[in-house]
Amino acid sequence: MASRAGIRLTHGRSPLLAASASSSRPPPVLCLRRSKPKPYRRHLPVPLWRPLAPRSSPGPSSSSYSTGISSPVASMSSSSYEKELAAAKKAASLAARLCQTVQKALLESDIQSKADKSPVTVADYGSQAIVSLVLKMELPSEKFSLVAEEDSADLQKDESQETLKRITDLVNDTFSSEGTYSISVSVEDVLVAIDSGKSEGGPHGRHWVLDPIDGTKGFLRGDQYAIALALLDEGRVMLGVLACPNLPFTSIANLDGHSSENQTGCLFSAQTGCGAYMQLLNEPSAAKISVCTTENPADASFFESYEAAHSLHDLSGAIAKKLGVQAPPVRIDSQAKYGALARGDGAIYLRFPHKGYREKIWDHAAGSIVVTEAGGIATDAAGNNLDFSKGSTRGHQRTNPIFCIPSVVLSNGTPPILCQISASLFLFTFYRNK
Ligand SMILES: Nc1ncnc2c1ncn2[C@@H]1O[C@H](COP(=O)(O)OS(=O)(=O)O)[C@@H](OP(=O)(O)O)[C@H]1O
Ligand SMILES: [Mg+2]
Repeated sequence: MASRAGIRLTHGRSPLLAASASSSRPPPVLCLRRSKPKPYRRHLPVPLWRPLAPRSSPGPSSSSYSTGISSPVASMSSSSYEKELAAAKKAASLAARLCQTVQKALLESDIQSKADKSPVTVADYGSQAIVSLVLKMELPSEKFSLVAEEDSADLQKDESQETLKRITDLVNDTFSSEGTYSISVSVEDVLVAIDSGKSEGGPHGRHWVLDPIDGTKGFLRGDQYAIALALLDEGRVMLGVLACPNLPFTSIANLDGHSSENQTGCLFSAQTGCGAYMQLLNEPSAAKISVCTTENPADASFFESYEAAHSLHDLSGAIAKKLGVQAPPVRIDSQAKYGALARGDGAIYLRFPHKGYREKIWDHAAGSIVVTEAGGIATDAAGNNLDFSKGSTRGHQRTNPIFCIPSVVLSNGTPPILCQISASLFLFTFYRNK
């Protein structure tokens, strides 16, 4: 089947997507009966919070997230990744603590510019060092491979020595303020820890995948960002953790990443076959979460990148309109979108990077398992599963994209929405590439 913009239309894993995309007749965008549009509401109605059992096997019995009150997880089921998940949660939580410290009193000298002109801060480096150190301490007997966003090349320059000292102090202060680890690291230890993230990943063995600050621009604005950590085993994401220090604990639907709730800081976690969970950062109690159950696009709200440079807002807006979505887009940075989707704040995440952009595995690995374990679907625009087995796509010179472009994440796999999105995507990719 011919492809447009690199999208293989017939190879989709979802029969619905493939069926509508490969039809020679006009896609059935308007063939589904739509209920009368409802008035715009700032808050989702209560029924949308109703828990939906994940498609995968149920996890431990616990109450579902509903109104912001969490209830204890009974006990995590005996999975082979339990130890790794506990280590990942510790690492991401501690890294979040360092990021929060930096964000509260950000210095001009804390921000630098990478070769691709994107910003990087002492918190990105500090977070990566902490995650690397904690994983190694918690899992000493395991072969360690980490695919992570940052490296220490810029920090090794003479003019960066003050910055490196600041990062080292932040790492030590974070460890001592938390109290679990009585260690003190040197600048050399920090450089080694950061550069442990140079693994290439790939289809074999186990690889940790880390974005130490996903959404650095959001972090600098004081908005959303996430520490995103996942474990790949034989090319598949087996667990994922998202620490979102600025994400309100209650719904952000239609609120552009903000809410009146003053409790903020969420830790999302998921492991394959065990469901997805959310807890307040630094609180032990977790509650099972589920994607929203709406089948009617008029009731659905959709998420997209805050940055117009990261995703084509016009295109997603046009698709949303075609679908009959009434609510304005919720634009937030980072994989906090995946976390918010997983707990049902919205129904759809549309993502259309500009032509030529190659997605990085650390920008989607953790988020995608959180959404899928919450009962959602994360695919590219052709309905293919996201492929995390082809390496990192590090930098811009690599040629192994993990997704077709554009990519799209659907949180709710119920047929009406899936079918309509599929049809709309087909139309829009067709017109976009004409
Ligand atoms: N050029 C380009 N095109 C599309 N998407 C891009 C691009 N550069 C970065 N990203 C996405 O930016 C988000 C966070 O990336 P980073 O952790 O590198 O931080 S930064 O905000 O870009 O500084 C994260 O997604 P969103 O926050 O959803 O936009 C990345 O996947
Ligand atoms: Mg980053």
